[in-house]
Amino acid sequence: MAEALLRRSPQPEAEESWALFLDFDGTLVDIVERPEAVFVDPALPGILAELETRLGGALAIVSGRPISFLDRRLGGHRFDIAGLHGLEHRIGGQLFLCDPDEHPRLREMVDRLAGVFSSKPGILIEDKGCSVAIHWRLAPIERDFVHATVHAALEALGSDYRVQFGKAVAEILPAAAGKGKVIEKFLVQPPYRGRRPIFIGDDLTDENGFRAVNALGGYSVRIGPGETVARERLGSPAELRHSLALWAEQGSIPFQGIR
Ligand SMILES: O=P(O)(O)OC[C@H]1O[C@H](O[C@H]2O[C@H](CO)[C@@H](O)[C@H](O)[C@H]2O)[C@H](O)[C@@H](O)[C@@H]1O
Repeated sequence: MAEALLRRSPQPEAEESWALFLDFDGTLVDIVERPEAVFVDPALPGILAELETRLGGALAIVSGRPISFLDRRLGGHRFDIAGLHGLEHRIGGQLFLCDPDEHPRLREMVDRLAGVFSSKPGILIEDKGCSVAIHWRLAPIERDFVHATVHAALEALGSDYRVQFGKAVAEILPAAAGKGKVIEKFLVQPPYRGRRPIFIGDDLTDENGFRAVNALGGYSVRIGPGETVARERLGSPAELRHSLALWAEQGSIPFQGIR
């Protein structure tokens, strides 16, 4: 199917006008049971580095994960990147981090949540400093309990914080965070400035990014099933990796709707 989506001839001049933004979990890598068990195809960092060159540097990873985690998993190459749903980012080697000390109420809440969920086997708390994700993939029966607890936590925290739901996860994070906003931030800086964005993601958190790139005249691709505002869909991370490899090798942009 990926090959069927390939354009017939390479269009290097078209590549120069695009900026590519890629989500990580469920997009570049398959979803697995535990966050730390995620597997990165060893060929992936090289493919992304090749694409980055083709795109004149206009390629960035946009994820809910911390940048430090993504850097470790993506080998030695320091890609432009946004972590924690845009709360931190790195562009052209310049790093902008979120300081957990600026979120004392959230830090206190993380400790309280750890206490509440300590009696619930299978619930994983992923403390990311400026946000906290509560995973129920290993204990789906606890989904409603997690929802209720997160909503109560948000009431206590007030409007400076919000919840971001994802795949068997609820994440509490500063209200200002959002993938759409950080994509817009990249797009006013070189080498992204003046280019049309492509954003590829798989999840509820990515819908916000899809909306932003659609509004900017860009192109959005959703990986896997689910309601979406994205313009196009690919079946799986494996299919996307294959398409990206062909793009890197042959210079053919692998999306039907791109003109
Ligand atoms: O923005 P993303 O790069 O898609 O990150 C979103 C969240 O992904 C991770 O959780 C998800 O993937 C896990 C590993 O496959 C899976 O076990 C979990 O159920 C999924 O929700 C990550 O752990 C979160 O921090 C990210 O926010």
